[in-house]
Amino acid sequence: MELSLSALPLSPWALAWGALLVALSAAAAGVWAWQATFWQRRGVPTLPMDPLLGHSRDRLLLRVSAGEQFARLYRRLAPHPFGGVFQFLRPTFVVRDPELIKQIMVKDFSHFEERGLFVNEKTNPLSAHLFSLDGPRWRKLRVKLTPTFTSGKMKMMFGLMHGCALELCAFLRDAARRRHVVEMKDVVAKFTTDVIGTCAFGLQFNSLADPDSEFRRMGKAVFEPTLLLAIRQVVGTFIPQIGNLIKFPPKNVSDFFLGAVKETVDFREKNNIKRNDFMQLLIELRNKAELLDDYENTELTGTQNGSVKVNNTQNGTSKDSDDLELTDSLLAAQAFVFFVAGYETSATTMGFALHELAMNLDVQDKLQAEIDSVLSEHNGEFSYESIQKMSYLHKVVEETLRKYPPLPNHFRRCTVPYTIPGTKVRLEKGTRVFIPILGLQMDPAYFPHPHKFDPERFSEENKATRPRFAYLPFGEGPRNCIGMRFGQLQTKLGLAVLLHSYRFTPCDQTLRQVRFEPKAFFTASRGGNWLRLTARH
Ligand code: HEM
Repeated sequence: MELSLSALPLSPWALAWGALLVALSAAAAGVWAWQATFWQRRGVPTLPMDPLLGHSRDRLLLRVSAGEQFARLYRRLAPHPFGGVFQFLRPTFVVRDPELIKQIMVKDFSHFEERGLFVNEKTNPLSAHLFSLDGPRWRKLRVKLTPTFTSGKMKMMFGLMHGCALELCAFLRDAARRRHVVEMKDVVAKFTTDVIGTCAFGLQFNSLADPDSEFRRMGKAVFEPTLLLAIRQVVGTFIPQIGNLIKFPPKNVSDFFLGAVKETVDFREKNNIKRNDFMQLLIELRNKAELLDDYENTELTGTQNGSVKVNNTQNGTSKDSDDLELTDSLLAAQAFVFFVAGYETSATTMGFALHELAMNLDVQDKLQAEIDSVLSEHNGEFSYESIQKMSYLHKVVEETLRKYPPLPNHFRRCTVPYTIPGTKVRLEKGTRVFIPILGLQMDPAYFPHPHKFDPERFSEENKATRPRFAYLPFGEGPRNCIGMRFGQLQTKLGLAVLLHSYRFTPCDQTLRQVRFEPKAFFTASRGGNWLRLTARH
């Protein structure tokens, strides 16, 4: 039988469109096949991958958290010092070797200064904060904001923190008397919210006393592991332009926050109120007061030994920061990031520490013995000095941050073409670089039996046996966590006050094996953190 075009039920137009579609698909397949060889062409070790979803299938399907995703890639790329993967179609350079990490975060920091996050001050004023900003604006802000977290400032804020810790203790008294079961992550998040409220804003958020506290509601609205937050995170990692169409923080949180900061600033200015807190510092910065007089060993370049180079007002740092105008919305954005970064990270750490202490009662006993003994040498009082004396408490917090780093990956963007030392591998400008914190901190090569909770890993002798850059819960170098001292202090104080009064034991709802919540922004356990409480005294 003869087959002619006119015998087919398709018009010539349909055929032309069909042919075009086939040609486009073939071209796309060709481009993708070429892109898939991206890392091979650069001599970078890589892994077999899903032809469509790259190395991120389980993450895209929300089967694993961001920390677990990169911890797996970290393990699969062994024994290479680095490797190349794809997040969807996006090439990402993964660093495994602690020496190379030091090079990137500290020594050659000027090539990797940026995180490459999306900032749009016009449509989303709160996006212009220290964590997201890059380039000269980040540098200038970092210089300006660093004095907020000196140890002198921490000492001054201790009394305010202690007040909140006592409220936390009182809040749990009844539950302990009745040996109740409590979801501790939520309780400690109320405590850290109140600490940030009073230390940073001079406001009583009353999250512990008032179940309807607006700041607690807003804090929850930012971090509640919802599907929308998860989609924003996942899509934002792969295609930032699309991910950022979903506004973060949500509009109601943004409006609330901009309003609260404006009200606080106006009230203080009208009534000439000055407080020793973060808000005061921001107001003074906005009014261009000279604030760079109490710098403490901070500057924005790395040194050969891995530390941050010291600089001070005499050698020009202040000049650099003077020409940044701190507008009202820029001020609010910094207040916002201090609020969100300040409360959730420490609450996460406290929650996981209590979980591990309940699961390891010998560690809890030892810690309680230390707290009792140090307090008896300090007239039974918690003070900045007595907390510093609790060395086992410090180890417990360090070990908690090892197993459960609140931020499980570091990420940087290459800003100047860079050749990996000792190799011919060249990273182009714009390459994304990931440092898998969870992967490193659970690597048995550095931390034998990594699932075991063992604070003694952080004795001076044991620390000396492993590379320093295999443990990075606060980051390293000029872009490390600016609030580290604050976070450590509130975490340790909260834990010490709680453990002095109460004993924490597992209950039926306690998860024997923690599973990470894939939808959460920070490391979080699925199903909460339920523990039984009893009074010690
Ligand atoms: C246990 C508590 C905390 C942990 C584990 C933590 C962890 C981190 C990490 C891993 C980074 C990224 C570092 C890097 O990329 O090298 C970071 C950055 C940051 N953290 Fe924290 N953090 C904590 C507490 C706090 C507190 C209390 C504040 C503020 C009150 C804070 C404010 C910030 C800010 C503003 C940045 C961005 C710094 C910059 O890019 O210059 N953090 N934090």
